[in-house]
Amino acid sequence: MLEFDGLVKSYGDNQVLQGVSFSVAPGQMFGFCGSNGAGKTTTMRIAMGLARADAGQVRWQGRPLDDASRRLIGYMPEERGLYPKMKVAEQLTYFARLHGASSAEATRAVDEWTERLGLSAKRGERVEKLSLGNQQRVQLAAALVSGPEVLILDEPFSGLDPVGVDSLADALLERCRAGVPVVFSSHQLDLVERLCDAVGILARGRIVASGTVAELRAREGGRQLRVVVPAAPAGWAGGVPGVRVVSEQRGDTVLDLAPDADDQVVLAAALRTGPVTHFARREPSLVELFREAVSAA
Ligand SMILES: Nc1ncnc2c1ncn2[C@@H]1O[C@H](COP(=O)(O)OP(=O)(O)OP(=O)(O)O)[C@@H](O)[C@H]1O
Repeated sequence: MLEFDGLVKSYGDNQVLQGVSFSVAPGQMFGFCGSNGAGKTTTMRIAMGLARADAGQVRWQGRPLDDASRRLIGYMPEERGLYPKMKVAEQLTYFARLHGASSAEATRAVDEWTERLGLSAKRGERVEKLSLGNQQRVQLAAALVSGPEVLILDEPFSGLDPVGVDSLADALLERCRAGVPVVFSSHQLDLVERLCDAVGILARGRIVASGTVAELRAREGGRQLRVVVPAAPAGWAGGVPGVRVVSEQRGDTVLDLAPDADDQVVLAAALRTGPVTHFARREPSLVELFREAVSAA
């Protein structure tokens, strides 16, 4: 288990982390979300020993991370860290060797990951000559070539084209299935929703919501209804008890239900206005759950 336990960190008066705790099990993909400046990078930098926590610790397999155990982690830093003048394959071989791979293992891993991340044709090119998206792919390959036990990736998907997103997603899912815990930060919540077994939302210095997307939805109570009555006059739901109209467009209405509201009363009211072609609970997207969690007082 990878455990972030009670991390506290201030920069001067800026209390960035105020007790950040979450765990990632082997084989779990954890999406680390939060507004700009929420402290995601700071949390990951603390794990990697690049920033010092005022309190709390990060543990892997029950032991606080130290320089030796950090060598088992594939890390992709936000600031990126490639040598611009080095050629792609040379550079990746260097990173693999730095993490203890033999020369033969390093060559094999570099061939594999450049292939999988669509970089085969770029192996002999200098990093500085590559497009930003391809530099990003090299950075990802650098985190993966050493066969890490844990992956901590700071916004790995930003700047990738859809094919790059798919190849990275496949690679991460495959690593997860092999038992690696994966933590990645992202603002691309559709991707997080699609890929992650668990999500943590960081706000006000703490994890304010965490769990599977289904659990986050259940906590929200599934209180929304979508009702489509093509012939209904505008404002038909306005007078229904326990209902708040979230949106209404040409007979397609989304409603917030109060906890004690009866959806059958809503259905009866809808039917009085015309034939109902759709009537169902509506699942909030991760974007909506995120907005709710981040805006709560
Ligand atoms: N070295 C530093 N010195 C002073 N303040 C810092 C330093 N590093 C980060 N901060 C502050 O800590 C806060 C959290 O920043 P951090 O980069 O961890 O957020 P983030 O969640 O990764 O944001 P983003 O989504 O924009 O990348 C910000 O207010 C930032 O200004």
